[in-house]
Order: sequence, then C-alpha cells, then structure tokens
Amino acid sequence: MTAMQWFFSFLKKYRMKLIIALFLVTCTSALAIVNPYISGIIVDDVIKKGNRNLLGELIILLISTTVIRSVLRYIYLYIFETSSQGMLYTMRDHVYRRLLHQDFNFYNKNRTGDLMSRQTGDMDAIRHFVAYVIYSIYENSLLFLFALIMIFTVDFRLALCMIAVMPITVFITYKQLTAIKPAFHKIRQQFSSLNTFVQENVSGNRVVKAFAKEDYEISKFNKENDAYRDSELNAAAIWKKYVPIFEFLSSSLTFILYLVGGIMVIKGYITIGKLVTVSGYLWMLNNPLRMAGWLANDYQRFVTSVEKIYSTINIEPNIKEPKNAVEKKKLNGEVEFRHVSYLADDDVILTDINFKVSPGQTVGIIGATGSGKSTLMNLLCRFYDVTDGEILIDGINVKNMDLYSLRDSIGMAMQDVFLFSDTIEGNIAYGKPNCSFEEVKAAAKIANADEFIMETQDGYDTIVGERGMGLSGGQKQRISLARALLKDPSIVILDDTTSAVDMETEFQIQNELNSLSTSRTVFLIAHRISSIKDADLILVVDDGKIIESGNHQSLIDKNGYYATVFNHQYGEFNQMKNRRQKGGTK
Ligand SMILES: Nc1ncnc2c1ncn2[C@@H]1O[C@H](COP(=O)(O)OP(=O)(O)OP(=O)(O)O)[C@@H](O)[C@H]1O
Repeated sequence: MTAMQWFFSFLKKYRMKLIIALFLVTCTSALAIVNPYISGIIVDDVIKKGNRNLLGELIILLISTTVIRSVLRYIYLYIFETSSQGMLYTMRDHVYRRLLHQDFNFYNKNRTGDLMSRQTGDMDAIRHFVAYVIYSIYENSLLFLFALIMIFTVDFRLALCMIAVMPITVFITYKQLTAIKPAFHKIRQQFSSLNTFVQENVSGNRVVKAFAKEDYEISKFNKENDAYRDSELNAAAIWKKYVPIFEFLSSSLTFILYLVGGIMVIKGYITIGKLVTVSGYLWMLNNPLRMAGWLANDYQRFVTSVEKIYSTINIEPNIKEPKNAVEKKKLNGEVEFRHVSYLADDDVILTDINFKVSPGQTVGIIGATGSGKSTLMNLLCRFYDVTDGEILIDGINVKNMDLYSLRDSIGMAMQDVFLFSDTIEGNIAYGKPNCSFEEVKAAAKIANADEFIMETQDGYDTIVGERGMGLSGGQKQRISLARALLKDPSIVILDDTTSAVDMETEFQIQNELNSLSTSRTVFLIAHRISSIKDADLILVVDDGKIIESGNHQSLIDKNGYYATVFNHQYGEFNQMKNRRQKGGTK
C-alpha cells in the first residue's frame, strides 16, 4: 500500500458525504455564472433597449441566486469540516494504536518529539487538506471551466485569447510543486527536531537546573529555533517567487479582456452587455490563477505529512502476535531458558543462557552493570526476541504464546520507574483497574508503601507523575512494586526495584514477598547480595553469560565471583543483621 492509498482508505467512510458535498460545490459553481449573465441582460435589454419591466424580475433572480449559493456553500463547508474531523479522529486513533503496538526497538530508534509531531502538526496538514484544499481545487477548477464555457458562448475568439494563459499557468504550477517539495520535507524535519528538543528539555528540566545549564540550553534551543525559522523562510522564498507570476497571469486576463473585448465592441462584434457579462466572469478566471500557488503549497504540505506519518507507522514490529497462539488462562510459572543468545545490531548481549525454574521458586540475578540482567527479563516478556535458543514458560515457547496473556501473567517493576499523572491509587491499580481499594491497599502494604502514602496530603488520592507531587526514588519504586504485585501475576520480575530503599525497608519488603503465596515465580535483579541471598536459585551474570549458578551457600563454597562480591558487602550486611537483632525489625 502506498502512503496515498493509506490516506484514501480513511476517506472511504465519508465517500458518500464527500460526493454530496462536491455535488453542492458543482451547483454553487454553476450558479456563479448566473449573475454576470443577468448583468449583461440588464445592460443590453433594460438599460439600452429600455425594457424596464424586466428589471424587478432580474434583480429578484440575482438575489435568489446569491441566497441559494450562500446556503449551499454553508452546507458543503459544514460537510467538509465534519468529514475532515471525523476522518482525522479515525486516523489519529489508528496511528496511536500502531504506535502502541510497536516494540521496544521502535521506541529505541524513534524520538518522542518526532512521534508527537506525527500526531499534531502532520495531522493538522491532513485535516486542512480534507476540510479546505480538496473543495478549493475542485471549486476553482469548475469556476474556471464554467467561466470559459460562458465566454465561448459569447465569442470564441475572445475565449481563445483568454485561454492562452492556461498552458503557462499549468507549467508554472508544476514548477512550483517540484521546487517546494524538498523545502516542505525540510520544514517537517525541523519541526520534529524542535519538538524533540523542547520535549526533552521540559522532561529533563531537573537535570538542566541541577547543572545550571539554562543558558546553554537556551542557546541550543535558539539554534533549533533558527533552523526551523530558516526552513520556513526557505520555503517561503521559493513560493514567493511564484506569487508575482500568478498575480501577473491573473491580471493579464483583465488586460486581454479589455483590449480584445474593447476592440470587439468598437468593431460591433459583441455588444457592451456581452462585455459586461464577460467582465463578470473575470473573477472566476482570476481567482483560480491567484489561488493556484497557494493550493499547490497546501497540497505539497499535505503530501509530505501523509508520507511522514505513513513511513512512521508502516514499520512492522519485530515482535508480533503468533499465528495460532497458545492461550493459557493461568500460568504455573515454570520458566526455562534453553541455549538463549541475543544479539542487538550485531552486538552480542547474551550468550548461551541455560537455566530452569520451578513454579513458586525465587531466582536472584546478580552481576556487573551492563552484564545483561535486564535483557534476560526483557526476553522473557518478549520485549525483544531471542536470536538463538528458546524461552519456555510452562513448557511453551514464549514466541508461541498469546502476547497479551503472556505479559498479563507477568508483573514487572522496571528499573526506570514511570508513574502516570494520576492518583497513587490509579497508578497502583494500573494493571487491574477494576480492583477494590482494599486490594490496592494490600499491595501497597506488601511493597511497604502504605505508611508513606497515608502521610501524603490526600493519601491514595494524591496526584503523582508529571503534574503531581514529587516522590523520592524509593517511594516511586515502592509504588511500582505495588503496581506489579496487584496484578496477581504468576511471574514477578523485580528489576532493581529496591535499589533506592534503605536496607531496613528492603528487608521488610523481602519478608512480605516471602510470605506471599508460593505459587509465584519471582525474579529478583539486584546489586545487593542481601536482596537475593535467600533465593532458591542465584544466577551470576557477567558479560552476557551465566558464570555461576546455585543457591547462596553453594556459591559461597565455590569461592568465585559471587563469594568475592559477598565478602565485599558482607560487613555491611552483618552490621544490618546485628542492628535488627538488637532492635527488632524497625
Ligand atoms: N536492544 C538493545 N540494543 C542495543 N543494546 C542493547 C539492547 N539491549 C541491551 N543492550 C545492551 O546490552 C547490555 C546489557 O544491558 P542490560 O540492561 O541487560 O544490563 P544490566 O545487567 O541490566 O545492567 P544494569 O545493572 O546497569 O541495569 C548493555 O550494554 C546495553 O547497552
């Protein structure tokens, strides 16, 4: 499918309405020939020949035509406007759905600002085309055609003289279209770039302030702003060159009419009334010529925007719903990695990963930063697909599982906590919106979040996220943990979820997690040994490989990487243990 075919597929639903609207445009354009025609009759028959009794009827006809044209115009403008809004609504929805279905790779490669521009500026260029440009092109072409036909009926020689400017107009319009196309592409590119810059700076304003980089960012913004302005000016410089040409072409019709028409009246080939009639048609010839340049611009803007949107959403996600997907209502939580390897853009991220976890077991994953721990979990959730090997849940390859039920069975608290601009309750209940308040509270208690939530001004109704109150890193992590647990998933993934909470709180969370039903398989990614030492299986990841695995004691006995890390952290861990023994868990 081409970009244009894609666009027209949205217009299909409005085909009948648009045909009716275009029919009304045809009627108004046809009616436009009446008034100049009547003007000619008034001059020739009423004024020159003295048929005064005709005047009243002709004036009524003039008024009626004008009223009918106004009403028809109102109706077709209304149809074009409502159709364009309706079409855009569907298109926005479609584009949004496509964006939501894209995988991690897509979002790694596309900038947020670019994607926002597709949904805003580009959409508006399309709306403008449907609401205005389509009928304008049609109406102006009809007016030009009808006017020419009428002039032909008056005198074909006069019509031929006036038509002489046509080939030049077509040629100039074509030249403008081809010249302006790259300029509009550049504008869309610069607009996206400006959007991205503003979006990043607004979301990253805390970093900007922390580094006192306001002036630096302003100068960078000015560069983006300059580039955008220059791209607009560059396009304007191109189309401005054509404005005087179109203006001259349209005015030349007036010269031709009064020169050729004047000579014809003097020589008696046509009456003065006929000259008045033709002069009444002049605007119908002039206007389209004047508008040609503007409409060519609008058309090119529209084409650029359709191409931009289509090229963004036409990317097929690598992660797709499998055909004949296996759908299992409730997973048991048995997980097996068999010879799993993963390459990203030819970089080896994971190599030959093998392990098996029984339902209800807890797996601790530890390793240096960048060693591939999160990637392991991303593959389990099918955020990326393995390059080699297979990942099985309950003996089923995740690639064959229904994507929705796979992810719905996994509760994940990610490393980068993202909270929506919503209440704390709304954020925790995100994965299970119809749950009761008691369930939200219970999950918050397990995540050790209830206490601090109750201390906030509006408790669970406190707005957090972008437009809400600021939360500490540890508080955000605990809300995200509660969100993951509330879903009642078969598999829980906690990716560095307690890294920002103090060790005492972490210990309490661990206790709560341990007391949960044993039917959940839990993956705990952590840097602190204290977080994972009680796990049934501990995987030590280094440079994309599992270099050690076993339980805490067996790994200590091995005296390898794990034992070294343990010895480094041991003092800290022991101190905490002693403190707990002396003063209880608080
Ligand atoms: N889709 C991807 N494209 C390119 N590189 C990737 C991709 N996914 C992961 N990587 C790279 O793989 C490596 C492992 O990343 P990963 O996030 O799994 O590490 P980690 O062990 O979880 O690190 P940390 O403890 O810092 O969170 C990193 O170098 C990362 O840049």
